[in-house]
Amino acid sequence: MSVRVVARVRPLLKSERDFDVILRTGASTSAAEVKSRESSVEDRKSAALKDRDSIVRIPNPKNEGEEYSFQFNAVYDADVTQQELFDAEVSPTIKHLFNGFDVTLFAYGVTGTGKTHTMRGGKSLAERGVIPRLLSGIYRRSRKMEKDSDGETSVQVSLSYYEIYNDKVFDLFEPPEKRTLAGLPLRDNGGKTVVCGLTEKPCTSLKEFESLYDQANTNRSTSATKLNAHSSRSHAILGVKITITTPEKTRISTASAIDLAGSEDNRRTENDKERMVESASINKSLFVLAQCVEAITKKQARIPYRESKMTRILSLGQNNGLTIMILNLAPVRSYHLDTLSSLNVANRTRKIEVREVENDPIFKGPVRPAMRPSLAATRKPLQPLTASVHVNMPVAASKDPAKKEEEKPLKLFSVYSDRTQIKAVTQLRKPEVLKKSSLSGEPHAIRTIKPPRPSYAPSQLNYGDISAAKIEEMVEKKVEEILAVRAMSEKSRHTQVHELNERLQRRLEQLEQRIEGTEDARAEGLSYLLMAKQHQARGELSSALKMYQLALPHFPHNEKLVSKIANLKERMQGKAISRPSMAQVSPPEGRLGSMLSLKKEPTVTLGKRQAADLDTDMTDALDGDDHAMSDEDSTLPQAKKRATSKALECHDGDLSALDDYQDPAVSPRTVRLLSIINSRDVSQIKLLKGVGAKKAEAIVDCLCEMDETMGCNEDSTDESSAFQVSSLAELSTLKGVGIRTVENMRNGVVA
Ligand SMILES: Nc1ncnc2c1ncn2[C@@H]1O[C@H](COP(=O)(O)OP(=O)(O)OP(=O)(O)O)[C@@H](O)[C@H]1O
Repeated sequence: MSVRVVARVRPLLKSERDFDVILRTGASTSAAEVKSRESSVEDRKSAALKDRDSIVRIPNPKNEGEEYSFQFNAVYDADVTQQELFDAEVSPTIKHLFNGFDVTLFAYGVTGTGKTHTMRGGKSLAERGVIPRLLSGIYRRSRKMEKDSDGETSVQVSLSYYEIYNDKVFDLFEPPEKRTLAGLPLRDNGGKTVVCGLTEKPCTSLKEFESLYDQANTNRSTSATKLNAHSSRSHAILGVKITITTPEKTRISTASAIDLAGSEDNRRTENDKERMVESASINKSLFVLAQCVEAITKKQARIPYRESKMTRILSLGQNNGLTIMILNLAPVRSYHLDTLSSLNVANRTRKIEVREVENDPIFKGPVRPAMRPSLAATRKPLQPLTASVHVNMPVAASKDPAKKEEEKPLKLFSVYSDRTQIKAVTQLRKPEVLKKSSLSGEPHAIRTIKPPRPSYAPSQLNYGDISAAKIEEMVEKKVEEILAVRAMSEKSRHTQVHELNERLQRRLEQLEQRIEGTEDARAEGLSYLLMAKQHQARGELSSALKMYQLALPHFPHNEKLVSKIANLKERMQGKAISRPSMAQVSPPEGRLGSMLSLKKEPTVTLGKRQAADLDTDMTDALDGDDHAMSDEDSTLPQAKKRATSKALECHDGDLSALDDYQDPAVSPRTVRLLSIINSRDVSQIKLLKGVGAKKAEAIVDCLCEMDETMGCNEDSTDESSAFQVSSLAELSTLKGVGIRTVENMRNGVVA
């Protein structure tokens, strides 16, 4: 059977005026007719209950002369009391609840149209809404059942109450401070969506219910908006679980009463930021609900239940049992478009088929064969419940108008008796062609009105087979699982790639650091060696020794360096040097000191490239400087040392070049550069790269000073008696010439 949809139009509020009313209910009534008919209170009451034709009329917003009509299972106008609504719509469901059917009641509508008033109602007895009346009816029936069975049957009632606020589920029986940020999770349990970790409170009396319900409602998220001073900002779901235990079996059924939050047009609400977030969430879930309704009625393959928690829980069209939608409407113009939109959703909802299946009882004693597969063959629809007052049902056409009022309405719900019937009755309904939304401006509603369909048609389900909905659910579940696995593996692949990248990056950085460190260390070591040479050249043996020792950690396994240190130590201990080398000549204080500057100490912060380039140069620079290290070394003429044409084979860490005698690795370029410098020819020197005339003159001046200092005769033509720059290191110590200049000069030389 289909979802039962009933409309309830609320009365005008104090702020609303008569002439703003645009909604009309009734068969063929014009506004004037309504007025004349509703001349007295009595007339109005009877009109509400007896002459209700289940049609709501509303003008086309684009053309007031045109009117749309929407037909529902029942329409209750502003004068219908809480009691009347309950008696007509909800009271009959209690019986089915006790027969094992689940019942879902939900109020739907724009904000401020009376949903909470309908479901919860006011404090006074007359104003009590559907929910307290339902509980009252349940307890009354429970007592009767227990009494009639002489205590053999017992009925337990327990409650759960929760809200869906901003698409998160919160237990209303728990104080707000106990809420977690994420709310309670949902789980699929045998086709039903259940909320995990929800409090279930046994509740034995109406009084107890009222106190629990009132307390829980204080936890509900409500706020004042421009359209409603006590606007519900959440969907509230009350679950009433009834467990009936007889000596043979236990049967559980649940009544769900849902007070949905109202959709709202934020151009009208003037909501602040927080209210807007709530509003967006409310509107989204209601939009999803509308989409679900549309998808179901259009028999689409995919119903977007899972796109909001509310639709997942409501599971419209998937839940078994009876479902009643109460469409709350405000009659005034300010709600015009919203009302039209609600009417359209409700109109579609009316076409949703709900499986009318009662819950399986749990039998005591030995296991019995499952009942469900044989249900279709053994059950038949009950006869309409003539005792029930379903005023909304179409009244069969009667020839005698006087008799019309006496005729009982047809029963609304199709239920099954347990009487054996061989023939399985099925009703296959033709899919109805949906008309375009009236909001699209296309008048349709009047044409869409169809004679009310008898709603007591038996279920079209064959219980022996898996239903289409079940298959759909299974497929959806499977697809979700596959997508989840895919998402997980995709995620883990991304994570792995990311981790690998990070590891590679780290490794690369480490390698770079190592290389940099090695090169820096090497450059530093070379600097110490250079400085050692310079000190040694000046005869500052202790400083030279110190520099060699500082260089040693950078070339720890170099035997030659170790032996140099040992030699130097010996020499310092007083070993005679047969002939002072030129480099050992200490210049007079204040003269050579100014010429051989140490101010440009090689620094440990040399760049990678510099360090590498300097490598060869440094070893070159150290070439021949070691002649002062031993007596033997010093006896050999420098020219000879320099004349070596040994190939440039200076490997990293190879300090063999320190010893010219053994491995005089002097490059032809260095030899050429030194010969240009030692020529003292300014015209040639200035052509060296990075030098220029001024610097060339300064270099020549410096060399001449050296000659003077060393007592060389200026006029002498004997070149060998003049001061000779014997290495790049020595060259770099000349005033105004640094390592970089030496490097430049050398690079510019064509060997
Ligand atoms: N049938 C009715 N009889 C008398 N007053 C009503 C009726 N329906 C609604 N009202 C009044 O209209 C106002 C708005 O009703 P209510 O708060 O129930 O709206 P709502 O649809 O629940 O709004 P929201 O979605 O914002 O929570 C209230 O003051 C309520 O008392």
